[in-house]
Amino acid sequence: MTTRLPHEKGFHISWDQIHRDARALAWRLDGKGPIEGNWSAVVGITRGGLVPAMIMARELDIRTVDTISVKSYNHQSRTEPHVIKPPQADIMGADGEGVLIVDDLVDTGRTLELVRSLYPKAHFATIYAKPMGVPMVDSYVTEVSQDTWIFFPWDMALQYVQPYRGTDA
Ligand SMILES: O=P(O)(O)OC[C@H]1O[C@H](OP(=O)(O)OP(=O)(O)O)[C@H](O)[C@@H]1O
Ligand SMILES: Nc1nc2[nH]cnc2c(=O)[nH]1
Ligand SMILES: [Mg+2]
Repeated sequence: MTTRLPHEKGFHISWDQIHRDARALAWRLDGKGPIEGNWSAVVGITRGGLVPAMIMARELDIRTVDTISVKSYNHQSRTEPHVIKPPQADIMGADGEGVLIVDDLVDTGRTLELVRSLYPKAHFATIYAKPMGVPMVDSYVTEVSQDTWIFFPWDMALQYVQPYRGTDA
């Protein structure tokens, strides 16, 4: 089934902003892993989780980085999430304990619900969160309202905008 979501507002994120926010999340999780404070690996949920996962792995000095590919949306229409590519089994262990699973945002929470069912003991971190998805995420930086669509820098380009006061009559 495909659902069209009403998005009243747009929240536009720059490269600089997501870099700062991913660093803030890494700072918060530094030393909080279950193995003497360490995390064993960072796993990014593709595609949106790749940029935050890379920044966090860099900040936390984690070289074991993998991906899980979950597809949930076609443009702004939601479809049933499904795993296209799993991470390496020996990185995840039996239940994901010690692994930091990172995504750019949680919206309805259905992507994380699916990944959580596979790796229940992993730590789930997103940069942005909408209220419906908050119960599915362990750590996040900024909450936005459910009717907001978040635009990421990789989906945008610099463009001319008209001044508020037009010059031509
Ligand atoms: O909480 P949910 O309602 O499940 O939505 C959140 C997911 O939706 C987006 O991914 P998408 O499936 O659009 O794929 P992409 O990361 O490849 O853009 C986003 O990057 C999250 O992974
Ligand atoms: N870019 C983007 N992808 C999403 N997937 C689910 N919600 C969103 C959102 O607000 N922005
Ligand atoms: Mg995604």
